[in-house]
Amino acid sequence: MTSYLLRGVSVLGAASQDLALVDGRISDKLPADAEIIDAAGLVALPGLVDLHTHLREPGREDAETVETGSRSAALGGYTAVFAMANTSPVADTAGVVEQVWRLGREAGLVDVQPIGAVTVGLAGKQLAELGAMASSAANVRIFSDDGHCVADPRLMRRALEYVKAFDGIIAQHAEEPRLTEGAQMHEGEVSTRLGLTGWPAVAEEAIIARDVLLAEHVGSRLHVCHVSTAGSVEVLRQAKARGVRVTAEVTPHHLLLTDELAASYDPVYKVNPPLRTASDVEALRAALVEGVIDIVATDHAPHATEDKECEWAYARPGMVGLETALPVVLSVLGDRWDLIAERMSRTPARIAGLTGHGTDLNVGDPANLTLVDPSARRVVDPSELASRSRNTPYAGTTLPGRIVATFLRGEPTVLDGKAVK
Ligand SMILES: NC(=O)N[C@@H](CC(=O)O)C(=O)O
Ligand SMILES: [Zn+2]
Repeated sequence: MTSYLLRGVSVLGAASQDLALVDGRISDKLPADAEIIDAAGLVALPGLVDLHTHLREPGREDAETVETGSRSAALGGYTAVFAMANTSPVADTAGVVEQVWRLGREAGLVDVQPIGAVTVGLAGKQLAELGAMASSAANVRIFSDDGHCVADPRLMRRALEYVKAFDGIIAQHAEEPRLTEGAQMHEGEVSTRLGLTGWPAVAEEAIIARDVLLAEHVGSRLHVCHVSTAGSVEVLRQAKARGVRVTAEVTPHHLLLTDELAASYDPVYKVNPPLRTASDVEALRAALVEGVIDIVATDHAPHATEDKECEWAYARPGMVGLETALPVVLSVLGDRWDLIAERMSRTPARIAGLTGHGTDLNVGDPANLTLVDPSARRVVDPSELASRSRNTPYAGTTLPGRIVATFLRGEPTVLDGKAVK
């Protein structure tokens, strides 16, 4: 196994140093035959960890596969991603989660950890085989019907109770379906002006409020997917103050984009939950800095061209995000490297119980890390994405930061900004 010497690298923004990667770990020995990488001006971060990725395999390999999604993740600086269960067939059995896990190992670009469905077929009627998925080779600890809300409170309670036995987590896509029927975008001034049916903020906030009470009652762990409104932040703030075991994520796009973009009727801006108002964006940013929102998760949602390049009403919701997440977060938080490492690597790894990722990059830690050039700027070109899908809302946008290299257990998955395999 090749050893690497990262010469002159800045670990999390600290003064430059040499960092040796030997036998898959960070080492204080400098082997004579190490391959030297000039890392002057580059910042090393622990490899990013994404708790919300849609890889589309099995079922929609035309939009993404475990391999193409893994490559997209590595190019974005990720070393671990959690694959959502809304595949076809749904990842609601040990068989399917093991298949996804095995495909991830075969691709070997990031650690792919399957998320299991909460209910059979995501139908919200009957609990899936949570225990079988937990005790499978995929070792599932996070369960989600993402794309759908577990709307039935009794079922949500049972799911929280069930996973408590093995300290599992229910990750909720918080959307009261009766309040979002026919919804096309955020409900507010812009939707009124455009004449599109609105998705009101309260549809998210009501479910989060209910679920934190259920999680508190059961004493179990709740994770809230893609928080998008200022009101949700307040519900989470109160729950956390009471000691409820709840964590929450925000996507890069909800930290940057607003519902005004829907005025273009370009379906690339259609996403669930929808882009909200500027004051929501402001509240989400503040909550992320403060820690009321624990992490950034991409909600990377690749879609085939025919599902996106059509009329707004017929387009599928979702945006690709793995390759632009860190640049977007850099544009929002600036070079607060420790905060970025906390929100995009350490805390997601801690929430998921994922060892070896999200470390402080100390001697002896597994060499899961990414090198970023903070001074570079890049114009996003959809045709250059490694994802099999092109639905990025940042086409033509200049974003700061370039991911130069990513290492998974000491092996490069990305070098010179290019995927190694
Ligand atoms: N976010 C989206 O707009 N779409 C996701 C589902 C989801 O995360 O809700 C998808 O699977 O396409
Ligand atoms: Zn969702």
